[in-house]
Amino acid sequence: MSDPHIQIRNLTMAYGSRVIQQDLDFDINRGDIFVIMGGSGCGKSTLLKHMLGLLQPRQGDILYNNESFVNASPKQQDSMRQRWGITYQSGGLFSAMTLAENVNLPLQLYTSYSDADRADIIAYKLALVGLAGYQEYYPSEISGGMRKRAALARAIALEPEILFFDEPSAGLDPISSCLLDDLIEQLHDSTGATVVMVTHELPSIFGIATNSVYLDASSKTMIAYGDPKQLRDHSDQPVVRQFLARESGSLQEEQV
Ligand SMILES: Nc1ncnc2c1ncn2[C@@H]1O[C@H](COP(=O)(O)OP(=O)(O)OP(=O)(O)O)[C@@H](O)[C@H]1O
Repeated sequence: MSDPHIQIRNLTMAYGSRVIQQDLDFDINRGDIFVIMGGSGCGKSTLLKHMLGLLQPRQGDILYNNESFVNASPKQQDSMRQRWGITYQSGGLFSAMTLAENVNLPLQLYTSYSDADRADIIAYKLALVGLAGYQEYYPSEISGGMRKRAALARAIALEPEILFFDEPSAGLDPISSCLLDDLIEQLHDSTGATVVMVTHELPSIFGIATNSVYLDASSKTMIAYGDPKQLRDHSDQPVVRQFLARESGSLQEEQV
């Protein structure tokens, strides 16, 4: 049975007078690994920024647990945000801080745990992402894949009920990218969090996504919604089938 965790209702997004996407209307169910997909420049990151409250919609609403996020007070929005873990494309770690200090940030901001308890939580979260013992390392001292995992440790510091990822494997080689997908899936399975991910990586889309939406740049709206494997084989939109059936890396997204 469907259990909507996030509801996108009649959403129109624009920069100035330029509409990027309109009439978006879909649900993300609790426990989904949900992928926002589409060709380059169609508005995937813009949608994510609206979901995070970094941009205001031109029209429509975004609801979390049946509560409007768009119309919530800044204080209510802040308390909703505390239930989310966010990792950005660049990782977003503070380079002048050790991994422990990075993971500590949300704990210090939003909890009243003692120093000793926070140290235990930091060690546990780093271990969960395969970085046990790396507390005192600086981001510049570890690999790109490890930095992404450290950012994930920070994102899960507060036991989020939703995890947001913008192009999680951007800049990673295929093996590190696959390991990161495995980790996202493991964390999803062990925490039951809903995962929302912007990606155009087919291995991630077919490997871990349970549901998806396809944003179309030319019609400026969603033209497909559902399990990506089903969409690849049965979508009534040729552009969607083509996007999902392309050989990884062999087709420029602008062509689809
Ligand atoms: N701050 C901004 N001001 C004006 N236009 C913007 C801004 N940010 C993005 N755009 C435009 O909005 C459109 C959608 O951009 P967005 O980054 O959301 O697309 P995307 O699907 O995430 O693209 P990609 O896959 O290439 O990362 C693009 O045409 C982009 O140039």
